[in-house]
Amino acid sequence: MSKRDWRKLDESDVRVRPGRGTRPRSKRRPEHADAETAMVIGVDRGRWTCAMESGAVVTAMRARELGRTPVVVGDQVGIVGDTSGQPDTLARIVRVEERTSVLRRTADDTDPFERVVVANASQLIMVVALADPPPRTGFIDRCLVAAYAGGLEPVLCLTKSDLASPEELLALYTELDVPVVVTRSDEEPAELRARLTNTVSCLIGHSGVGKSTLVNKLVPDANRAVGVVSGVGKGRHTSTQAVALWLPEGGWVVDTPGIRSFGLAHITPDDIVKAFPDFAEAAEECPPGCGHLGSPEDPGCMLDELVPDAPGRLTSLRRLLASRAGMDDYTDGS
Ligand SMILES: Nc1nc2c(ncn2[C@@H]2O[C@H](COP(=O)(O)OP(=O)(O)OP(=O)(O)O)[C@@H](O)[C@H]2O)c(=O)[nH]1
Ligand SMILES: [Zn+2]
Repeated sequence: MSKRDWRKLDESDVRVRPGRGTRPRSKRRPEHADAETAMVIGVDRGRWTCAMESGAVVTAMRARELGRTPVVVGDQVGIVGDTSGQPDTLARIVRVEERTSVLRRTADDTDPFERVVVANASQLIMVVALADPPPRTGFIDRCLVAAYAGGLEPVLCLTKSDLASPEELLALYTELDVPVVVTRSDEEPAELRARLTNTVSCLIGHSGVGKSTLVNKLVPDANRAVGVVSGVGKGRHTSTQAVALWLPEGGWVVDTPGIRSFGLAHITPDDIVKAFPDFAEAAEECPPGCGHLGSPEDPGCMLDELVPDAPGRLTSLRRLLASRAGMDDYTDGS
């Protein structure tokens, strides 16, 4: 089978395809009525690698008419031109569908803007080691905020369970109903694999937590796939880019090497509270601009009036809100 075909199996074996079911409609320019739909699986220096529904992997440029419209990994796009996926062909992206979720990376020294790095992922898998390196709850909390605000379901993946027990960490997140999977490298990640199947999921984690170990188990040809995406060479420049890898069972896992945390600067307390239906209604009655932290910071916060079924849940929510409020103190390593 051709190297430029993202599927190894017969087409009839593939149950998931990019954008299945929930693809939003967009205005179509008449001359592009014949555009084919694809999912962006890699971006490199003005070239987008796209997986066609046919299974072909196509290199595309952005049509002039799109201007500087951002096109990121996970985007559903319409493509015209040569979509055969043959070497040395170049197709054109003529439209970008509305996104169902967004993850922004933080601004940094090289780029003062938060930018969307992954679109349309339904889950954010936070990969955290139980030891070596020790877990950092600040990192988890910020990921949770980014996930809730961006429209992804957060999932906590605790690695290296051969080294330490997950109990203590679990206690912190049960109130928020964050799903948890526990893994160790000497066992198959069956539960995680089941969670990922037929979804687009984004993996985030600090260096050394065992993310590559997991990706290599989930995507047996991950290294080769990264090579395909880079197009030319397997240079270092690809290692900091998000890249979507096709799962043999169906679905996509987006690896985000070099992206250690996500941008929170534009997230409001309301964005976070909206992700919690049991609090969202009461919060609508809060004074304008309420940060929902409760008194003394936010006198009049209606969440104080609630008697939640689980009081610890409000405490947990407020811990998240506080982590957002304290984001100015945020450093990548914390
Ligand atoms: N004891 C133990 N060690 C593990 C486990 N998973 C990974 N490791 C080890 O932890 C180290 C880091 O694993 P990687 O998979 O490279 O971690 P990573 O998160 O990809 O880190 P970067 O490659 O730096 O981004 C390696 O020495 C692995 O062998 C585990 O479940 N248990
Ligand atoms: Zn409030």
